[in-house]
Amino acid sequence: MAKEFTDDDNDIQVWAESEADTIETAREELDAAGVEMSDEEIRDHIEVIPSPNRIKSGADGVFDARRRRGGIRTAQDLIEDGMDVGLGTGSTTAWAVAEVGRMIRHGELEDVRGVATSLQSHELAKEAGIPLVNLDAVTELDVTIDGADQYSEDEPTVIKGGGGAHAREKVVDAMADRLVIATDEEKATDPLDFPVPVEVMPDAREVVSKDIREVGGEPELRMAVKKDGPVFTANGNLVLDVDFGGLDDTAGTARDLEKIPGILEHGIFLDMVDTVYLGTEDDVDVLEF
Ligand SMILES: O=C(CO)[C@H](O)[C@H](O)COP(=O)(O)O
Repeated sequence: MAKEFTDDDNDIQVWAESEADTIETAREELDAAGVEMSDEEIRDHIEVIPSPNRIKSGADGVFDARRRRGGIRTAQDLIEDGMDVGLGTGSTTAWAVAEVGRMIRHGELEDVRGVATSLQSHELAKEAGIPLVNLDAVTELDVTIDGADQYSEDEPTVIKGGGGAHAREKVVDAMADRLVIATDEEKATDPLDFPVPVEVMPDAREVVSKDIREVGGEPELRMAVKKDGPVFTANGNLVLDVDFGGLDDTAGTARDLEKIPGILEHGIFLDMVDTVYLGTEDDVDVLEF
C-alpha cells in the first residue's frame, strides 16, 4: 500500500507507493522549502494510505477529499476498543481501514479485529497493522464499514459490487450489528439506477442473461482492464452489470434476481443499511435509518 508524508507546519503533503520513494519526494519538497529534517523525523510523519494503483477509481477516487473525509470520520466515530469490525471495499472505505490501522498503531484503539470483505481490504488492513480474522472464524461483528456505488436518502438500501466483491461484502455486511456505509454526497440517487452487479456462474451466463431480460434487465458482461476477456471474481465467477433503467420497486427486483438459478449474488443490499456517512465539500453528514 502507499505511504504519505504530511507536514502541516510547512504545508507539505506528498505520497508514493513505497516508503523509500515517499522519503525521497518529501526530502525534495523540504529542501525546496528550506526545511531541515532527518530521515527519522520524516518517517515519523509518514502514514499508510490506500494505494490508488489497487483501487478501481485510481487517484481520482482515492484522493477525492469528500471520500477521504467520509472514510476517516466513519472510523473515528464508530470504532471502539474490543470491536470485531467488517472492513469494506472501495476508495472511501479504504480511508476508514487506513484510519483504523493508524489508531491501532498510535495506541488509540485496542483489541480490535478486522474481517476483510475482499483481497483489496485484506491487503490494506494487513499493511495498516489491523489484526485480521478469517471469515470462517466468526459469526457476528459489532460493525461493518462498507462503501456503495449508490445510496438512497429514502430507503436503507444501497447498490454495491462496482468492485466485484459484493458476494463476500453481503455476507460480512449482514453479520454486523450495525452496517455503516461510508460514501460521498454525489452517490445519492432516488430511485436507485446504478446497473446492478450480478455474480454469475461462468457456464450459466447465457441462460441467466435470458432470465434477466425476462424480468426487465439488460445484462452486460463486465470486461477486465489490463487483461483480455472478462472480469473473474474472487469466487471464480463472472459479473453481469444489469441495467434496469431505474429501480422503482427495489424489493421486487431483488426478489426477481434471487429466483434465477446460476446467480451467486446480486448487488442490491436491501434494507441492510443502518447509517450512511457521506463526505461533503467541507464536512461529513450522517443519515440514520
Ligand atoms: O461495492 C463495492 C465493491 O464491490 C464498493 O464498495 C463500491 O464500488 C464503492 O467503491 P468506491 O468508494 O471506490 O466508489
